[in-house]
Amino acid sequence: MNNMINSPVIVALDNMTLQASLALADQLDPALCRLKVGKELFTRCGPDIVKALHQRNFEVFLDLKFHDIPNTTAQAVLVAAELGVWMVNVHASAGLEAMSLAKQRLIDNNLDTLLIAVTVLTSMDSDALMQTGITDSLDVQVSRLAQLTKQAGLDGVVCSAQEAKTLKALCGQDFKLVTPGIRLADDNADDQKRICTPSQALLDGSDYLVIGRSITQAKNPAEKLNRILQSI
Ligand SMILES: O=c1ccn([C@@H]2O[C@H](COP(=O)(O)O)[C@@H](O)[C@H]2O)c(=O)[nH]1
Repeated sequence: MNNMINSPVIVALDNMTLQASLALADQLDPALCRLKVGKELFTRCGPDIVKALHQRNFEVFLDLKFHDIPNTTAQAVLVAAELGVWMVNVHASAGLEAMSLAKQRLIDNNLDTLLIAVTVLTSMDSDALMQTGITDSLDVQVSRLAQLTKQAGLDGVVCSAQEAKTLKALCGQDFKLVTPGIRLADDNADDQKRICTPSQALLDGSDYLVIGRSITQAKNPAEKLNRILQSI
């Protein structure tokens, strides 16, 4: 495994077959980015995709966003971590007990996989949040779930880079902020609502930038990744 990587970029492998995702991985340098396997690719390929990316020396964020009762969440996190991935995640709204148990299960099994929790999806704005019955503002809800995640002993959260400044102040420098919804100024926002540029995200305190379509749908993904790395 590549333990020397200091790039903040995590490329999201979405909208792809096994062959296409491996062809993309083969164009990218594991010293310049990590890769994210989400629900779509994992449902399509299973653990074999993780193995294939590990063989290519990539660190993998397995983004399955578990959200279930505490025992089921903890067991799913354990089995995911046993694949040797760098990072796994749950939804913070699964609650304190589910998150604490999941973290404890990793510790009991001597697994150092990072465990983070999703606060409010970056595809949601305040109207979408309100439709789910949450009447507090988006910022209040994100901060509340981040604090709950920290209380449960997790390593950090998924949030928008728009919340990074606030969450670093609230949860401390060591609490990892993993931020999707990253777009260059000339990119399409697609279904993302709370977006930010790579450089602004890092300035505001993001630790890791999750970037999917901006790179994967570029004519030359490796060149786009380099352009992004140069911009930061
Ligand atoms: O709040 C969240 C949590 C996860 N994601 C995931 O990140 C990528 C973003 O892809 P783009 O193509 O750059 O929009 C995608 O895999 C999501 O499942 C997120 O966007 N927001």
